[in-house]
Amino acid sequence: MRKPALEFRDVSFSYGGKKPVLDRLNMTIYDREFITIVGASGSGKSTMFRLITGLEIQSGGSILINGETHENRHGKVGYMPQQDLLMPWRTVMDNATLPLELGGVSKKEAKNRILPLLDEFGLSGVENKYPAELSGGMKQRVSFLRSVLTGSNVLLLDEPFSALDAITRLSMQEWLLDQWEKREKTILFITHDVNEALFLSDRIFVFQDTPVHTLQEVVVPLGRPRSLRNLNDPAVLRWKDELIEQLRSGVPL
Ligand SMILES: Nc1ncnc2c1ncn2[C@@H]1O[C@H](COP(=O)(O)OP(=O)(O)OP(=O)(O)O)[C@@H](O)[C@H]1O
Repeated sequence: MRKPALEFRDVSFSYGGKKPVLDRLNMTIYDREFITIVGASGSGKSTMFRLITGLEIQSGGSILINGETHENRHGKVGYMPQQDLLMPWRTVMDNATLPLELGGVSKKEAKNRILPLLDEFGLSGVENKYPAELSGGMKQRVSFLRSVLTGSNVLLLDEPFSALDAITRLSMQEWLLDQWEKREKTILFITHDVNEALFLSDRIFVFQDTPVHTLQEVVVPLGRPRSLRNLNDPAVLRWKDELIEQLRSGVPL
């Protein structure tokens, strides 16, 4: 039986006394799934991530990570926010060691754990550079490395590739799928790009109503491994048009 990695049970949330963002939302994401979340700006996607990471606390219901609720969810999942949070005054290596050091690992031990990963993350030879000296794709790979180093099986990626040029973005998507498979992670990925959602994910969750009470769910009709060429299959193209239309009109799928 598939094991749930993340569950929302009747979760409600509003910022201060404002209009609710989530209203008794239920959701289950299974171990090693790749889920993308799409929806209009302001519909509550990043808020969902802030709730999962414990940056915000739900006003009702419960959030389970690997089957357990936690008094304090900080550090229980890996989180890559929209803006890379690399510290400009720290080198790539010193940025990468940060989550381990915060978890009580010595700097020397942290470096020893990171060194063998640099090659796979396309960062060999740049470990002593500062973030300002890196390309956009490299910065995102350092951020991703940091979220992987939290050690959690659940990773939340909030529009990680939106600032990249089209070619870099495509190669980062392929690279991410490789990493997801190799590292056996469960990924939640926010995007505004329907092609990206179709290429990457097993299921797409569409945020439509505000407050979000139910998620419209789309099972992506593509097997794995997949290639970008699969997105040009006539059946997928028809399907994509329909998805875009639904997103525009806000009509339930
Ligand atoms: N810190 C905050 N304080 C008060 N309201 C907030 C805060 N952050 C977000 N909101 C409000 O909560 C709602 C959901 O915002 P959220 O950032 O989750 O949307 P989103 O779907 O991630 O949008 P985008 O696609 O533009 O990133 C919006 O109405 C927003 O104005």
